Amino acid sequence: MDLLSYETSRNMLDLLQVNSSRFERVPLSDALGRVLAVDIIAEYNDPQFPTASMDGYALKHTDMDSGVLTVLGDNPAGHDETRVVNNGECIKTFTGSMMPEGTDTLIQIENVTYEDGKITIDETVPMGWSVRPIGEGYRSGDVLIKKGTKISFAEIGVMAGLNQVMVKVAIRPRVAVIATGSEILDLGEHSDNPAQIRSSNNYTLAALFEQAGAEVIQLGTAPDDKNAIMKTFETALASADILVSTGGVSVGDYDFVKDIVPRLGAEVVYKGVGIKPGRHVMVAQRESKFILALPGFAYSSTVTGILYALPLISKMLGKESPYKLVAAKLQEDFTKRSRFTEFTACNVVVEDGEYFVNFEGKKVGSSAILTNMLNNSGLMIAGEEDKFLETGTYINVILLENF
Ligand SMILES: Nc1nc2c(c(=O)[nH]1)N[C@H]1C(S)=C(S)[C@@H](COP(=O)(O)OP(=O)(O)OC[C@H]3O[C@@H](n4cnc5c(N)ncnc54)[C@H](O)[C@@H]3O)O[C@H]1N2
Ligand code: MOO
Repeated sequence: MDLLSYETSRNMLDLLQVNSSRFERVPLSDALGRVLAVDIIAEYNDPQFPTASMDGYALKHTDMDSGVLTVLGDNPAGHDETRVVNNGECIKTFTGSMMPEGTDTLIQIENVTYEDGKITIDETVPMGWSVRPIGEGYRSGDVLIKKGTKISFAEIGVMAGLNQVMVKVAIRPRVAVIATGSEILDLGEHSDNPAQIRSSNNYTLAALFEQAGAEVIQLGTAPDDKNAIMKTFETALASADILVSTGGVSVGDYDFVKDIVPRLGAEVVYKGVGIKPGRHVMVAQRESKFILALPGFAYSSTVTGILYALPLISKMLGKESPYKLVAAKLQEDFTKRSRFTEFTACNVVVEDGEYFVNFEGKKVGSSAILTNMLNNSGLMIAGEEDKFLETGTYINVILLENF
Protein backbone atom coordinates (compact mmCIF):
# COMPACT_ATOMS: atom_id res chain seq x y z
CA MET A 1 0.00 0.00 0.00
CA ASP A 2 1.30 3.41 -0.99
CA LEU A 3 1.17 5.59 2.10
CA LEU A 4 1.34 9.35 2.27
CA SER A 5 3.37 10.89 5.06
CA TYR A 6 1.38 12.42 7.89
CA GLU A 7 2.65 15.90 7.03
CA THR A 8 1.59 15.56 3.37
CA SER A 9 -1.83 14.27 4.39
CA ARG A 10 -2.38 17.28 6.64
CA ASN A 11 -1.12 19.72 4.02
CA MET A 12 -3.48 18.20 1.48
CA LEU A 13 -6.34 18.48 3.96
CA ASP A 14 -5.49 22.14 4.54
CA LEU A 15 -5.60 22.77 0.78
CA LEU A 16 -9.16 21.49 0.40
CA GLN A 17 -11.69 24.19 -0.46
CA VAL A 18 -13.92 24.59 2.57
CA ASN A 19 -16.80 27.05 2.90
CA SER A 20 -16.01 29.04 6.01
CA SER A 21 -18.23 32.08 5.51
CA ARG A 22 -21.64 30.79 6.53
CA PHE A 23 -23.09 32.63 9.49
CA GLU A 24 -26.32 33.26 11.38
CA ARG A 25 -27.47 35.61 14.13
CA VAL A 26 -28.46 34.10 17.46
CA PRO A 27 -29.63 35.70 20.74
CA LEU A 28 -26.73 36.23 23.13
CA SER A 29 -28.18 33.70 25.56
CA ASP A 30 -27.92 30.98 22.85
CA ALA A 31 -24.38 31.90 21.83
CA LEU A 32 -22.44 29.87 24.41
CA GLY A 33 -20.11 27.41 22.64
CA ARG A 34 -20.67 29.01 19.23
CA VAL A 35 -17.87 30.55 17.18
CA LEU A 36 -17.87 34.28 16.45
CA ALA A 37 -18.17 35.21 12.78
CA VAL A 38 -17.10 38.83 13.33
CA ASP A 39 -14.67 40.79 15.48
CA ILE A 40 -16.37 42.30 18.50
CA ILE A 41 -15.40 45.96 18.58
CA ALA A 42 -16.22 48.31 21.47
CA GLU A 43 -18.64 51.02 20.38
CA TYR A 44 -18.11 53.07 23.53
CA ASN A 45 -15.71 53.45 26.43
CA ASP A 46 -15.97 51.34 29.56
CA PRO A 47 -16.82 53.10 31.78
CA GLN A 48 -18.39 55.91 29.78
CA PHE A 49 -18.14 58.37 32.68
CA PRO A 50 -15.74 58.65 35.65
CA THR A 51 -17.27 56.19 38.09
CA ALA A 52 -16.98 55.82 41.86
CA SER A 53 -15.65 52.44 42.94
CA MET A 54 -16.42 52.85 46.67
CA ASP A 55 -19.20 54.33 48.79
CA GLY A 56 -18.07 57.75 50.09
CA TYR A 57 -17.85 61.42 49.21
CA ALA A 58 -16.82 62.90 45.86
CA LEU A 59 -14.62 65.97 46.25
CA LYS A 60 -11.79 68.01 44.80
CA HIS A 61 -8.43 66.59 45.91
CA THR A 62 -7.19 70.11 46.55
CA ASP A 63 -9.72 70.19 49.46
CA MET A 64 -8.23 67.08 51.07
CA ASP A 65 -6.32 69.07 53.70
CA SER A 66 -9.08 71.57 54.41
CA GLY A 67 -10.49 69.32 57.14
CA VAL A 68 -14.25 70.04 56.91
CA LEU A 69 -16.47 69.97 53.77
CA THR A 70 -20.16 70.71 53.19
CA VAL A 71 -22.23 67.80 51.86
CA LEU A 72 -24.50 68.97 49.02
CA GLY A 73 -26.58 65.78 49.10
CA ASP A 74 -26.75 62.19 47.81
CA ASN A 75 -25.80 60.84 44.36
CA PRO A 76 -26.98 57.19 44.21
CA ALA A 77 -25.88 54.77 41.44
CA GLY A 78 -27.84 55.35 38.22
CA HIS A 79 -28.59 58.98 39.12
CA ASP A 80 -27.82 61.50 36.36
CA GLU A 81 -25.93 63.91 38.63
CA THR A 82 -25.86 67.50 37.36
CA ARG A 83 -24.71 69.45 40.42
CA VAL A 84 -21.25 70.99 40.21
CA VAL A 85 -18.97 70.63 43.22
CA ASN A 86 -16.95 73.72 44.18
CA ASN A 87 -14.15 74.21 46.71
CA GLY A 88 -15.21 73.27 50.23
CA GLU A 89 -18.05 71.04 48.98
CA CYS A 90 -18.65 67.36 48.37
CA ILE A 91 -21.50 65.02 47.33
CA LYS A 92 -22.20 61.65 48.95
CA THR A 93 -21.52 59.26 46.08
CA PHE A 94 -21.87 55.46 45.90
CA THR A 95 -20.12 52.53 44.21
CA GLY A 96 -21.13 52.66 40.54
CA SER A 97 -22.32 56.31 40.67
CA MET A 98 -21.20 58.89 38.15
CA MET A 99 -18.63 61.24 39.70
CA PRO A 100 -20.14 64.76 39.91
CA GLU A 101 -18.68 67.53 37.79
CA GLY A 102 -15.84 69.33 39.55
CA THR A 103 -14.72 66.25 41.53
CA ASP A 104 -11.68 64.09 40.95
CA THR A 105 -11.41 61.93 44.08
CA LEU A 106 -13.67 59.74 46.19
CA ILE A 107 -12.97 59.41 49.89
CA GLN A 108 -14.59 56.35 51.41
CA ILE A 109 -17.11 56.57 54.25
CA GLU A 110 -14.69 54.86 56.66
CA ASN A 111 -12.20 57.76 56.35
CA VAL A 112 -14.56 60.58 57.43
CA THR A 113 -16.86 61.62 60.29
CA TYR A 114 -20.29 62.98 59.30
CA GLU A 115 -22.14 65.50 61.39
CA ASP A 116 -24.84 68.08 60.58
CA GLY A 117 -24.41 68.14 56.80
CA LYS A 118 -20.62 68.26 56.98
CA ILE A 119 -17.77 65.75 56.88
CA THR A 120 -14.47 65.90 58.69
CA ILE A 121 -11.62 64.09 56.94
CA ASP A 122 -9.92 61.71 59.38
CA GLU A 123 -7.62 59.97 56.93
CA THR A 124 -6.67 61.41 53.54
CA VAL A 125 -6.56 59.54 50.24
CA PRO A 126 -4.44 60.24 47.15
CA MET A 127 -5.62 62.15 44.06
CA GLY A 128 -8.03 60.09 41.89
CA TRP A 129 -8.69 57.61 44.70
CA SER A 130 -11.55 55.14 44.02
CA VAL A 131 -12.46 56.70 40.68
CA ARG A 132 -12.59 54.44 37.63
CA PRO A 133 -11.49 56.66 34.75
CA ILE A 134 -13.30 56.74 31.38
CA GLY A 135 -12.07 53.77 29.28
CA GLU A 136 -10.56 51.90 32.26
CA GLY A 137 -11.82 48.57 30.83
CA TYR A 138 -11.74 49.37 27.12
CA ARG A 139 -11.92 52.25 24.72
CA SER A 140 -14.28 52.78 21.83
CA GLY A 141 -12.74 51.12 18.76
CA ASP A 142 -10.82 48.43 20.69
CA VAL A 143 -11.13 44.93 19.18
CA LEU A 144 -12.22 43.03 22.28
CA ILE A 145 -12.89 39.55 20.86
CA LYS A 146 -11.51 38.18 17.62
CA LYS A 147 -13.56 36.51 14.88
CA GLY A 148 -13.11 32.73 15.18
CA THR A 149 -13.20 32.75 18.99
CA LYS A 150 -15.30 30.07 20.66
CA ILE A 151 -17.75 31.86 22.93
CA SER A 152 -17.32 31.07 26.61
CA PHE A 153 -18.60 32.72 29.79
CA ALA A 154 -16.24 35.71 29.61
CA GLU A 155 -17.15 36.46 25.98
CA ILE A 156 -20.86 36.28 26.92
CA GLY A 157 -20.32 38.80 29.72
CA VAL A 158 -18.25 41.21 27.63
CA MET A 159 -20.81 41.09 24.80
CA ALA A 160 -23.66 41.67 27.28
CA GLY A 161 -21.73 44.73 28.49
CA LEU A 162 -21.72 45.94 24.88
CA ASN A 163 -25.49 45.37 24.55
CA GLN A 164 -25.03 42.77 21.81
CA VAL A 165 -28.59 41.43 21.81
CA MET A 166 -27.94 39.23 18.75
CA VAL A 167 -24.57 37.73 17.94
CA LYS A 168 -23.20 36.83 14.50
CA VAL A 169 -21.85 33.28 14.74
CA ALA A 170 -20.61 30.70 12.25
CA ILE A 171 -23.20 28.15 11.20
CA ARG A 172 -22.39 24.83 12.82
CA PRO A 173 -21.12 22.35 10.24
CA ARG A 174 -23.43 19.33 10.06
CA VAL A 175 -21.49 16.15 10.61
CA ALA A 176 -23.18 12.78 10.11
CA VAL A 177 -21.64 9.93 12.07
CA ILE A 178 -22.10 6.23 11.42
CA ALA A 179 -20.33 3.13 12.71
CA THR A 180 -20.27 0.13 10.37
CA GLY A 181 -19.66 -3.51 11.20
CA SER A 182 -21.86 -6.58 11.57
CA GLU A 183 -20.35 -7.37 14.97
CA ILE A 184 -21.27 -4.06 16.58
CA LEU A 185 -24.35 -3.34 18.67
CA ASP A 186 -25.76 0.10 19.22
CA LEU A 187 -26.47 1.46 22.71
CA GLY A 188 -29.12 -0.64 24.42
CA GLU A 189 -29.48 -3.03 21.48
CA HIS A 190 -30.21 -6.62 22.45
CA SER A 191 -27.29 -9.03 22.11
CA ASP A 192 -27.93 -12.64 21.18
CA ASN A 193 -24.43 -13.56 20.15
CA PRO A 194 -21.22 -13.51 22.28
CA ALA A 195 -19.11 -12.40 19.28
CA GLN A 196 -20.87 -9.06 19.19
CA ILE A 197 -19.39 -5.92 20.76
CA ARG A 198 -20.79 -2.56 21.78
CA SER A 199 -20.18 0.30 19.40
CA SER A 200 -18.35 3.19 20.99
CA ASN A 201 -17.08 4.92 17.85
CA ASN A 202 -20.24 6.71 16.78
CA TYR A 203 -20.67 8.11 20.30
CA THR A 204 -17.02 9.08 20.85
CA LEU A 205 -16.95 10.88 17.53
CA ALA A 206 -20.33 12.56 18.00
CA ALA A 207 -19.13 13.94 21.35
CA LEU A 208 -15.78 15.01 19.91
CA PHE A 209 -17.39 16.85 17.00
CA GLU A 210 -20.04 18.48 19.16
CA GLN A 211 -17.35 19.66 21.52
CA ALA A 212 -15.57 21.13 18.51
CA GLY A 213 -18.71 23.10 17.56
CA ALA A 214 -20.41 20.84 15.00
CA GLU A 215 -24.04 19.81 14.80
CA VAL A 216 -24.03 16.03 14.78
CA ILE A 217 -26.43 13.80 12.92
CA GLN A 218 -26.20 10.50 14.76
CA LEU A 219 -26.81 7.65 12.32
CA GLY A 220 -26.06 4.84 14.77
CA THR A 221 -24.70 1.57 13.45
CA ALA A 222 -24.97 -0.32 10.17
CA PRO A 223 -24.08 -3.93 9.38
CA ASP A 224 -21.56 -4.83 6.64
CA ASP A 225 -24.12 -4.70 3.87
CA LYS A 226 -22.92 -2.87 0.76
CA ASN A 227 -26.29 -1.67 -0.51
CA ALA A 228 -27.59 -0.62 2.90
CA ILE A 229 -24.41 1.33 3.67
CA MET A 230 -24.50 2.99 0.27
CA LYS A 231 -28.10 4.09 0.73
CA THR A 232 -27.41 5.45 4.20
CA PHE A 233 -24.34 7.35 2.98
CA GLU A 234 -26.26 8.84 0.06
CA THR A 235 -29.08 10.02 2.34
CA ALA A 236 -26.62 11.44 4.87
CA LEU A 237 -24.76 13.39 2.19
CA ALA A 238 -27.96 15.19 1.26
CA SER A 239 -27.96 17.07 4.56
CA ALA A 240 -24.48 16.74 6.07
CA ASP A 241 -21.39 18.79 5.27
CA ILE A 242 -19.16 15.97 6.44
CA LEU A 243 -19.95 12.27 6.63
CA VAL A 244 -17.76 10.34 9.04
CA SER A 245 -17.89 6.55 9.08
CA THR A 246 -15.90 4.00 11.01
CA GLY A 247 -14.94 0.47 10.04
CA GLY A 248 -14.70 -1.32 6.74
CA VAL A 249 -11.62 0.43 5.40
CA SER A 250 -8.90 -2.24 5.59
CA VAL A 251 -8.42 -5.31 3.43
CA GLY A 252 -10.97 -7.79 4.84
CA ASP A 253 -13.64 -9.44 2.69
CA TYR A 254 -16.34 -7.46 4.51
CA ASP A 255 -14.56 -4.09 4.45
CA PHE A 256 -16.99 -2.43 2.06
CA VAL A 257 -16.74 1.24 2.98
CA LYS A 258 -13.54 1.83 1.02
CA ASP A 259 -15.25 0.53 -2.16
CA ILE A 260 -18.52 2.36 -1.58
CA VAL A 261 -17.03 5.84 -1.28
CA PRO A 262 -15.81 6.10 -4.91
CA ARG A 263 -19.07 4.55 -6.11
CA LEU A 264 -20.94 7.48 -4.54
CA GLY A 265 -19.27 9.72 -7.09
CA ALA A 266 -16.83 11.10 -4.54
CA GLU A 267 -13.25 11.87 -5.43
CA VAL A 268 -10.82 10.07 -3.15
CA VAL A 269 -8.32 12.67 -1.96
CA TYR A 270 -6.26 9.92 -0.34
CA LYS A 271 -6.55 6.49 1.21
CA GLY A 272 -3.80 5.35 3.52
CA VAL A 273 -1.45 7.53 5.59
CA GLY A 274 1.77 6.56 7.36
CA ILE A 275 0.36 7.00 10.83
CA LYS A 276 -0.20 4.69 13.79
CA PRO A 277 -2.98 4.29 14.57
CA GLY A 278 -5.19 5.04 11.60
CA ARG A 279 -3.20 4.07 8.56
CA HIS A 280 -6.29 3.08 6.53
CA VAL A 281 -7.94 6.49 6.87
CA MET A 282 -9.67 7.69 3.72
CA VAL A 283 -10.53 11.28 2.81
CA ALA A 284 -12.90 11.94 -0.09
CA GLN A 285 -14.80 14.91 -1.46
CA ARG A 286 -18.04 15.21 -3.40
CA GLU A 287 -18.62 18.79 -4.46
CA SER A 288 -18.66 20.81 -1.21
CA LYS A 289 -19.14 17.71 0.99
CA PHE A 290 -16.49 15.56 2.60
CA ILE A 291 -16.42 11.90 3.46
CA LEU A 292 -14.01 10.65 6.08
CA ALA A 293 -13.85 6.88 6.33
CA LEU A 294 -12.03 6.07 9.55
CA PRO A 295 -10.76 2.71 10.77
CA GLY A 296 -13.00 0.66 13.03
CA PHE A 297 -10.74 0.32 16.08
CA ALA A 298 -11.95 2.57 18.89
CA TYR A 299 -8.62 4.32 19.50
CA SER A 300 -7.84 4.57 15.75
CA SER A 301 -11.17 6.15 14.90
CA THR A 302 -10.83 8.65 17.74
CA VAL A 303 -7.30 9.67 16.76
CA THR A 304 -8.17 9.99 13.07
CA GLY A 305 -11.32 11.91 13.98
CA ILE A 306 -9.10 14.38 15.82
CA LEU A 307 -6.49 14.56 13.07
CA TYR A 308 -8.72 14.71 10.00
CA ALA A 309 -12.27 15.71 10.97
CA LEU A 310 -11.47 18.45 13.50
CA PRO A 311 -9.44 20.53 11.00
CA LEU A 312 -12.35 20.49 8.52
CA ILE A 313 -14.89 21.39 11.21
CA SER A 314 -12.62 24.09 12.55
CA LYS A 315 -12.10 25.59 9.08
CA MET A 316 -15.86 25.59 8.39
CA LEU A 317 -16.30 27.49 11.65
CA GLY A 318 -13.60 30.02 10.73
CA LYS A 319 -11.48 29.00 13.73
CA GLU A 320 -7.75 29.59 13.55
CA SER A 321 -6.71 26.10 14.62
CA PRO A 322 -8.52 22.87 15.44
CA TYR A 323 -6.67 22.23 18.70
CA LYS A 324 -3.74 23.41 20.74
CA LEU A 325 -0.33 21.95 19.95
CA VAL A 326 2.39 22.39 22.58
CA ALA A 327 6.00 21.30 23.05
CA ALA A 328 6.34 19.13 26.14
CA LYS A 329 9.25 17.39 27.88
CA LEU A 330 9.22 13.60 28.28
CA GLN A 331 9.22 12.52 31.93
CA GLU A 332 10.13 8.96 30.94
CA ASP A 333 11.81 7.15 28.02
CA PHE A 334 9.61 6.33 25.05
CA THR A 335 10.16 3.64 22.45
CA LYS A 336 8.32 3.97 19.19
CA ARG A 337 6.76 0.75 17.95
CA SER A 338 6.27 1.41 14.25
CA ARG A 339 7.97 3.12 11.32
CA PHE A 340 5.02 5.53 11.04
CA THR A 341 4.22 8.83 12.73
CA GLU A 342 2.79 7.64 16.04
CA PHE A 343 0.07 9.20 18.15
CA THR A 344 0.23 8.04 21.75
CA ALA A 345 -2.22 8.94 24.49
CA CYS A 346 -0.30 10.54 27.35
CA ASN A 347 -0.79 12.42 30.58
CA VAL A 348 0.00 16.11 30.27
CA VAL A 349 1.34 17.81 33.39
CA VAL A 350 2.15 21.49 33.84
CA GLU A 351 4.97 22.31 36.25
CA ASP A 352 6.50 25.78 36.65
CA GLY A 353 4.86 26.89 33.43
CA GLU A 354 6.31 24.01 31.41
CA TYR A 355 4.46 21.08 29.84
CA PHE A 356 5.60 17.52 30.67
CA VAL A 357 4.30 14.17 29.45
CA ASN A 358 4.28 10.71 30.97
CA PHE A 359 2.42 7.45 30.35
CA GLU A 360 1.47 6.46 33.89
CA GLY A 361 -1.61 4.22 33.78
CA LYS A 362 -1.60 4.00 29.98
CA LYS A 363 -1.74 0.55 28.46
CA VAL A 364 0.44 -0.64 25.61
CA GLY A 365 -1.48 -2.81 23.14
CA SER A 366 -3.74 -2.69 20.11
CA SER A 367 -5.53 0.25 18.55
CA ALA A 368 -8.69 -0.82 20.39
CA ILE A 369 -7.76 0.70 23.77
CA LEU A 370 -10.00 3.75 24.12
CA THR A 371 -9.62 3.95 27.92
CA ASN A 372 -6.14 5.41 27.32
CA MET A 373 -7.93 8.61 26.28
CA LEU A 374 -9.59 9.07 29.69
CA ASN A 375 -8.52 11.72 32.22
CA ASN A 376 -7.93 14.58 29.80
CA SER A 377 -5.17 12.80 27.97
CA GLY A 378 -3.05 14.51 25.36
CA LEU A 379 -1.89 12.99 22.10
CA MET A 380 1.87 12.79 21.79
CA ILE A 381 3.27 12.92 18.25
CA ALA A 382 6.42 10.91 17.57
CA GLY A 383 7.73 11.59 14.05
CA GLU A 384 8.44 9.01 11.34
CA GLU A 385 12.20 9.30 11.93
CA ASP A 386 11.99 9.00 15.73
CA LYS A 387 12.89 5.66 17.32
CA PHE A 388 13.93 5.84 20.96
CA LEU A 389 13.17 9.08 22.77
CA GLU A 390 15.04 9.75 26.00
CA THR A 391 13.62 11.33 29.14
CA GLY A 392 13.96 15.10 28.76
CA THR A 393 13.33 15.13 25.00
CA TYR A 394 10.95 17.82 23.78
CA ILE A 395 8.04 16.45 21.81
CA ASN A 396 4.85 17.86 20.30
CA VAL A 397 1.59 17.12 22.07
CA ILE A 398 -1.98 17.82 20.98
CA LEU A 399 -4.02 19.07 23.94
CA LEU A 400 -7.52 17.69 23.90
CA GLU A 401 -9.25 20.25 26.10
CA ASN A 402 -11.06 23.40 25.11
CA PHE A 403 -10.94 23.12 21.35
N1 LIG B 1 -4.75 -8.11 6.81
C1 LIG B 1 -4.85 -6.90 7.35
N2 LIG B 1 -5.66 -6.74 8.40
C2 LIG B 1 -5.76 -5.53 8.97
C3 LIG B 1 -4.99 -4.46 8.48
C4 LIG B 1 -4.18 -4.66 7.35
O1 LIG B 1 -3.52 -3.74 6.86
N3 LIG B 1 -4.14 -5.91 6.83
N4 LIG B 1 -5.05 -3.27 9.14
C5 LIG B 1 -5.38 -3.30 10.53
C6 LIG B 1 -5.55 -1.98 11.04
S1 LIG B 1 -4.15 -1.07 11.29
C7 LIG B 1 -6.76 -1.46 11.34
S2 LIG B 1 -6.90 0.12 12.02
C8 LIG B 1 -8.00 -2.18 11.12
C9 LIG B 1 -8.97 -1.29 10.38
O2 LIG B 1 -9.97 -2.08 9.91
P1 LIG B 1 -11.41 -1.56 9.54
O3 LIG B 1 -11.49 -0.11 9.43
O4 LIG B 1 -11.82 -2.31 8.37
O5 LIG B 1 -12.24 -1.87 10.83
P2 LIG B 1 -12.97 -3.19 11.24
O6 LIG B 1 -12.26 -4.35 10.73
O7 LIG B 1 -14.39 -3.01 10.91
O8 LIG B 1 -12.80 -3.08 12.82
C10 LIG B 1 -11.56 -3.10 13.44
C11 LIG B 1 -11.76 -3.42 14.93
O9 LIG B 1 -12.50 -2.41 15.56
C12 LIG B 1 -13.72 -2.93 16.14
N5 LIG B 1 -14.79 -1.97 15.90
C13 LIG B 1 -15.37 -1.74 14.72
N6 LIG B 1 -16.33 -0.82 14.84
C14 LIG B 1 -16.37 -0.47 16.13
C15 LIG B 1 -17.17 0.42 16.87
N7 LIG B 1 -18.12 1.14 16.29
N8 LIG B 1 -16.95 0.56 18.20
C16 LIG B 1 -15.98 -0.16 18.79
N9 LIG B 1 -15.18 -1.03 18.13
C17 LIG B 1 -15.38 -1.20 16.83
C18 LIG B 1 -13.95 -4.21 15.39
O10 LIG B 1 -14.73 -5.10 16.12
C19 LIG B 1 -12.54 -4.70 15.14
O11 LIG B 1 -12.05 -5.34 16.31
O12 LIG B 1 -7.76 -3.36 10.36
C20 LIG B 1 -6.63 -4.14 10.79
N10 LIG B 1 -6.61 -5.33 10.04
O1 MOO C 1 -4.56 1.84 11.44
MO1 MOO C 1 -4.67 0.81 12.66
O2 MOO C 1 -5.53 2.09 13.41
O3 MOO C 1 -2.93 1.30 12.88
O4 MOO C 1 -4.55 0.02 14.17
